[in-house]
Amino acid sequence: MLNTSPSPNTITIERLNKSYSDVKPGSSGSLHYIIKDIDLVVKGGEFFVLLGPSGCGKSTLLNMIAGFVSKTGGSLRVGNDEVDKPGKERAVVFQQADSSLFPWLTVRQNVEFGLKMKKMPKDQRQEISDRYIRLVGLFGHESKFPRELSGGMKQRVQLARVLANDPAILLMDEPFGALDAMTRRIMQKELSQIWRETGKTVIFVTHDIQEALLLGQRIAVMSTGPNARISSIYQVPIGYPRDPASPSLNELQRHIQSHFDAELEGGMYP
Ligand SMILES: Nc1ncnc2c1ncn2[C@@H]1O[C@H](COP(=O)(O)OP(=O)(O)OP(=O)(O)O)[C@@H](O)[C@H]1O
Repeated sequence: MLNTSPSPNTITIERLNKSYSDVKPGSSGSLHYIIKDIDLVVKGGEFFVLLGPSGCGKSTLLNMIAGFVSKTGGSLRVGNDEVDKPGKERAVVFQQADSSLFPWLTVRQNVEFGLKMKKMPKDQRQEISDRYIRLVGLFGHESKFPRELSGGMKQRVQLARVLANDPAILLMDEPFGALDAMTRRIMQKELSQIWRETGKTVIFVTHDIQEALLLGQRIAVMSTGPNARISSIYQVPIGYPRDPASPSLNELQRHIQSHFDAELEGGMYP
Protein backbone atom coordinates (compact mmCIF):
# COMPACT_ATOMS: atom_id res chain seq x y z
CA MET A 1 0.00 0.00 0.00
CA LEU A 2 1.20 3.53 -0.78
CA ASN A 3 2.33 5.42 2.31
CA THR A 4 0.83 8.92 2.07
CA SER A 5 1.87 10.14 5.55
CA PRO A 6 4.02 13.27 5.44
CA SER A 7 7.57 13.10 6.80
CA PRO A 8 7.62 13.98 10.52
CA ASN A 9 9.46 17.21 9.64
CA THR A 10 7.04 18.35 6.96
CA ILE A 11 5.00 21.44 7.83
CA THR A 12 1.53 21.55 6.28
CA ILE A 13 -0.48 24.74 6.47
CA GLU A 14 -4.06 24.98 5.18
CA ARG A 15 -6.21 28.12 5.10
CA LEU A 16 -4.36 29.45 8.13
CA ASN A 17 -5.62 32.67 9.69
CA LYS A 18 -4.60 35.01 12.46
CA SER A 19 -7.16 37.66 13.26
CA TYR A 20 -7.82 39.96 16.15
CA SER A 21 -10.87 41.88 17.21
CA ASP A 22 -10.63 45.64 17.31
CA VAL A 23 -13.08 46.28 20.15
CA LYS A 24 -14.02 49.90 20.74
CA PRO A 25 -16.11 51.21 23.66
CA GLY A 26 -19.79 50.97 22.79
CA SER A 27 -19.33 48.69 19.76
CA SER A 28 -18.81 44.99 19.25
CA GLY A 29 -15.64 45.69 17.25
CA SER A 30 -14.53 44.46 13.88
CA LEU A 31 -12.33 41.57 12.89
CA HIS A 32 -8.89 42.27 11.37
CA TYR A 33 -6.73 39.63 9.77
CA ILE A 34 -2.94 39.81 10.05
CA ILE A 35 -2.58 36.77 7.78
CA LYS A 36 -5.44 35.24 5.86
CA ASP A 37 -5.95 31.86 4.19
CA ILE A 38 -2.31 30.83 3.96
CA ASP A 39 -1.71 27.49 2.20
CA LEU A 40 1.81 26.11 2.30
CA VAL A 41 3.73 22.84 2.50
CA VAL A 42 7.38 22.95 3.59
CA LYS A 43 8.96 19.56 3.01
CA GLY A 44 11.19 17.82 5.55
CA GLY A 45 14.83 18.84 4.97
CA GLU A 46 13.93 21.88 2.89
CA PHE A 47 15.48 25.35 3.24
CA PHE A 48 12.46 27.60 2.82
CA VAL A 49 12.56 31.40 2.93
CA LEU A 50 9.67 33.71 3.85
CA LEU A 51 10.33 37.06 2.23
CA GLY A 52 8.17 40.09 2.77
CA PRO A 53 8.10 43.78 3.59
CA SER A 54 8.28 44.98 7.17
CA GLY A 55 5.05 44.45 9.10
CA CYS A 56 3.44 42.04 6.62
CA GLY A 57 3.13 39.17 9.11
CA LYS A 58 6.28 37.05 8.63
CA SER A 59 7.05 36.87 12.35
CA THR A 60 3.41 36.15 13.13
CA LEU A 61 3.45 33.18 10.75
CA LEU A 62 6.80 31.94 12.09
CA ASN A 63 5.62 32.28 15.70
CA MET A 64 2.48 30.32 14.83
CA ILE A 65 4.66 27.50 13.42
CA ALA A 66 6.77 27.71 16.60
CA GLY A 67 3.58 27.33 18.67
CA PHE A 68 4.05 30.69 20.43
CA VAL A 69 1.04 32.32 18.74
CA SER A 70 -2.29 30.52 18.41
CA LYS A 71 -4.19 30.37 15.15
CA THR A 72 -7.70 31.74 14.75
CA GLY A 73 -8.60 29.50 11.81
CA GLY A 74 -7.33 26.81 9.48
CA SER A 75 -4.83 24.09 10.15
CA LEU A 76 -1.08 23.91 10.86
CA ARG A 77 0.56 20.50 11.20
CA VAL A 78 4.07 19.19 11.77
CA GLY A 79 4.01 15.67 10.37
CA ASN A 80 0.53 14.51 11.33
CA ASP A 81 0.27 16.57 14.51
CA GLU A 82 -1.68 19.79 14.78
CA VAL A 83 0.50 22.51 16.33
CA ASP A 84 -1.02 24.06 19.44
CA LYS A 85 2.11 24.65 21.54
CA PRO A 86 5.92 24.72 21.24
CA GLY A 87 7.58 21.34 20.74
CA LYS A 88 11.15 20.05 21.09
CA GLU A 89 11.37 19.25 17.37
CA ARG A 90 11.03 23.01 16.61
CA ALA A 91 13.52 25.65 17.75
CA VAL A 92 13.57 29.38 17.11
CA VAL A 93 16.60 31.58 16.42
CA PHE A 94 15.77 35.22 17.05
CA GLN A 95 17.25 38.40 15.58
CA GLN A 96 18.62 39.51 18.96
CA ALA A 97 20.81 36.89 20.63
CA ASP A 98 21.06 39.00 23.80
CA SER A 99 17.59 38.15 25.02
CA SER A 100 18.12 34.43 24.54
CA LEU A 101 21.58 33.99 26.13
CA PHE A 102 22.12 33.72 29.88
CA PRO A 103 24.60 36.51 30.75
CA TRP A 104 25.90 34.68 33.83
CA LEU A 105 26.86 31.55 31.85
CA THR A 106 29.94 31.07 29.64
CA VAL A 107 29.71 30.22 25.95
CA ARG A 108 30.06 26.51 26.73
CA GLN A 109 27.52 26.63 29.57
CA ASN A 110 25.04 28.47 27.35
CA VAL A 111 25.47 25.89 24.57
CA GLU A 112 25.11 22.99 27.04
CA PHE A 113 22.15 24.48 28.90
CA GLY A 114 19.41 22.45 27.21
CA LEU A 115 21.47 19.26 27.42
CA LYS A 116 22.01 19.80 31.15
CA MET A 117 18.26 20.27 31.60
CA LYS A 118 17.83 16.88 29.90
CA LYS A 119 20.27 15.48 32.50
CA MET A 120 22.75 14.39 29.87
CA PRO A 121 26.05 13.14 31.42
CA LYS A 122 28.86 15.72 31.48
CA ASP A 123 31.26 13.97 29.04
CA GLN A 124 28.48 13.53 26.48
CA ARG A 125 27.44 17.17 26.90
CA GLN A 126 30.98 18.31 26.38
CA GLU A 127 31.37 16.24 23.24
CA ILE A 128 28.23 17.79 21.73
CA SER A 129 29.06 21.36 22.77
CA ASP A 130 32.61 20.94 21.38
CA ARG A 131 31.16 19.88 18.04
CA TYR A 132 28.80 22.83 17.68
CA ILE A 133 31.18 25.41 19.13
CA ARG A 134 33.67 24.35 16.42
CA LEU A 135 30.97 24.26 13.76
CA VAL A 136 30.02 27.91 14.37
CA GLY A 137 33.68 28.98 14.60
CA LEU A 138 33.84 29.74 18.33
CA PHE A 139 36.61 27.31 19.25
CA GLY A 140 38.90 29.07 21.77
CA HIS A 141 36.09 31.28 23.13
CA GLU A 142 34.34 28.63 25.27
CA SER A 143 35.09 30.31 28.61
CA LYS A 144 33.97 33.79 27.65
CA PHE A 145 30.77 35.35 28.91
CA PRO A 146 28.24 36.99 26.53
CA ARG A 147 29.39 40.48 27.58
CA GLU A 148 32.87 39.63 26.22
CA LEU A 149 31.52 38.73 22.76
CA SER A 150 30.66 40.75 19.66
CA GLY A 151 27.10 40.73 18.27
CA GLY A 152 28.08 38.19 15.61
CA MET A 153 29.72 35.91 18.18
CA LYS A 154 26.62 36.05 20.39
CA GLN A 155 24.50 35.12 17.41
CA ARG A 156 26.80 32.11 16.81
CA VAL A 157 26.36 31.04 20.45
CA GLN A 158 22.59 31.19 20.00
CA LEU A 159 22.87 29.08 16.86
CA ALA A 160 25.23 26.55 18.52
CA ARG A 161 22.87 26.22 21.46
CA VAL A 162 19.88 25.60 19.24
CA LEU A 163 21.82 23.07 17.13
CA ALA A 164 23.15 21.25 20.23
CA ASN A 165 19.54 20.43 21.15
CA ASP A 166 19.22 18.81 17.72
CA PRO A 167 15.77 20.07 16.68
CA ALA A 168 14.53 18.72 13.35
CA ILE A 169 13.10 22.12 12.41
CA LEU A 170 14.90 25.46 12.67
CA LEU A 171 12.70 28.56 12.64
CA MET A 172 14.85 31.63 12.05
CA ASP A 173 13.44 35.15 12.42
CA GLU A 174 15.81 37.57 10.64
CA PRO A 175 18.67 35.99 12.59
CA PHE A 176 21.39 38.05 10.88
CA GLY A 177 19.41 41.30 10.60
CA ALA A 178 21.40 43.11 13.28
CA LEU A 179 24.86 42.11 12.01
CA ASP A 180 27.28 44.09 9.90
CA ALA A 181 27.52 43.11 6.22
CA MET A 182 30.73 41.09 6.52
CA THR A 183 29.69 39.08 9.60
CA ARG A 184 26.30 38.55 8.01
CA ARG A 185 27.89 37.01 4.91
CA ILE A 186 30.06 34.70 7.05
CA MET A 187 27.02 33.58 9.07
CA GLN A 188 25.00 32.96 5.90
CA LYS A 189 27.76 30.71 4.56
CA GLU A 190 28.01 28.85 7.86
CA LEU A 191 24.26 28.35 8.13
CA SER A 192 24.06 27.07 4.57
CA GLN A 193 26.85 24.60 5.27
CA ILE A 194 25.28 23.47 8.57
CA TRP A 195 21.96 22.92 6.81
CA ARG A 196 23.62 20.83 4.08
CA GLU A 197 25.47 18.79 6.70
CA THR A 198 22.53 18.18 9.05
CA GLY A 199 19.53 17.96 6.67
CA LYS A 200 17.27 19.95 9.00
CA THR A 201 14.12 21.71 7.84
CA VAL A 202 14.75 25.46 7.92
CA ILE A 203 12.21 28.26 7.66
CA PHE A 204 14.08 31.53 7.40
CA VAL A 205 12.40 34.93 7.62
CA THR A 206 14.01 37.92 5.95
CA HIS A 207 13.21 41.08 4.02
CA ASP A 208 16.58 40.93 2.22
CA ILE A 209 16.18 39.48 -1.30
CA GLN A 210 19.87 38.71 -1.75
CA GLU A 211 19.97 36.83 1.56
CA ALA A 212 16.89 34.87 0.48
CA LEU A 213 18.57 33.96 -2.81
CA LEU A 214 21.85 32.90 -1.24
CA LEU A 215 20.14 30.53 1.17
CA GLY A 216 16.75 29.28 0.03
CA GLN A 217 15.71 26.36 -2.15
CA ARG A 218 12.32 28.05 -2.38
CA ILE A 219 11.36 31.63 -1.60
CA ALA A 220 7.81 32.64 -0.71
CA VAL A 221 6.98 36.28 -1.24
CA MET A 222 4.33 37.55 1.16
CA SER A 223 1.97 40.36 0.27
CA THR A 224 1.78 43.49 2.40
CA GLY A 225 -0.67 43.19 5.28
CA PRO A 226 -3.32 43.29 6.53
CA ASN A 227 -4.86 40.09 5.13
CA ALA A 228 -1.32 39.03 4.18
CA ARG A 229 -0.99 35.93 2.04
CA ILE A 230 1.72 34.21 0.07
CA SER A 231 1.58 35.82 -3.34
CA SER A 232 4.22 33.68 -5.12
CA ILE A 233 6.72 30.93 -4.48
CA TYR A 234 9.99 30.91 -6.43
CA GLN A 235 12.21 27.86 -6.91
CA VAL A 236 15.93 28.66 -6.86
CA PRO A 237 17.42 26.07 -9.22
CA ILE A 238 21.04 26.91 -8.34
CA GLY A 239 23.42 24.62 -6.40
CA TYR A 240 25.35 25.46 -3.23
CA PRO A 241 27.53 27.24 -2.28
CA ARG A 242 26.03 30.12 -4.21
CA ASP A 243 27.96 33.00 -5.69
CA PRO A 244 26.19 36.34 -5.09
CA ALA A 245 27.70 37.62 -8.35
CA SER A 246 26.38 34.76 -10.51
CA PRO A 247 24.31 36.00 -13.51
CA SER A 248 21.48 33.49 -12.91
CA LEU A 249 21.16 34.61 -9.28
CA ASN A 250 21.13 38.26 -10.35
CA GLU A 251 18.49 37.56 -12.98
CA LEU A 252 16.24 35.93 -10.39
CA GLN A 253 16.96 38.77 -7.96
CA ARG A 254 15.74 41.35 -10.50
CA HIS A 255 12.61 39.29 -11.11
CA ILE A 256 11.77 38.96 -7.41
CA GLN A 257 12.65 42.61 -6.79
CA SER A 258 10.10 43.78 -9.35
CA HIS A 259 7.50 41.49 -7.75
CA PHE A 260 8.41 42.89 -4.36
CA ASP A 261 8.16 46.50 -5.61
CA ALA A 262 4.75 45.76 -7.14
CA GLU A 263 3.58 44.32 -3.80
CA LEU A 264 4.80 47.41 -1.97
CA GLU A 265 2.94 49.67 -4.36
CA GLY A 266 -0.15 47.57 -3.77
CA GLY A 267 -0.22 46.54 -7.41
CA MET A 268 -0.65 43.09 -8.80
CA TYR A 269 2.31 41.28 -10.31
CA PRO A 270 1.51 39.64 -13.67
N1 LIG B 1 -1.59 40.89 18.85
C1 LIG B 1 -1.70 41.74 17.83
N2 LIG B 1 -2.75 42.55 17.73
C2 LIG B 1 -2.88 43.39 16.71
N3 LIG B 1 -1.98 43.50 15.72
C3 LIG B 1 -0.90 42.74 15.76
C4 LIG B 1 -0.69 41.82 16.80
N4 LIG B 1 0.50 41.18 16.56
C5 LIG B 1 0.99 41.70 15.41
N5 LIG B 1 0.16 42.63 14.93
C6 LIG B 1 0.32 43.38 13.67
O1 LIG B 1 0.47 42.41 12.63
C7 LIG B 1 1.33 42.90 11.61
C8 LIG B 1 2.39 41.88 11.31
O2 LIG B 1 3.39 41.85 12.34
P1 LIG B 1 4.68 40.93 12.22
O3 LIG B 1 5.58 41.25 13.37
O4 LIG B 1 4.27 39.53 12.04
O5 LIG B 1 5.32 41.45 10.85
P2 LIG B 1 6.75 41.17 10.19
O6 LIG B 1 6.49 40.94 8.74
O7 LIG B 1 7.48 40.12 10.91
O8 LIG B 1 7.46 42.57 10.39
P3 LIG B 1 9.03 42.95 10.55
O9 LIG B 1 9.71 42.50 9.30
O10 LIG B 1 8.99 44.45 10.68
O11 LIG B 1 9.52 42.26 11.79
C9 LIG B 1 1.84 44.25 12.09
O12 LIG B 1 1.11 45.24 11.46
C10 LIG B 1 1.54 44.23 13.59
O13 LIG B 1 1.30 45.52 14.07
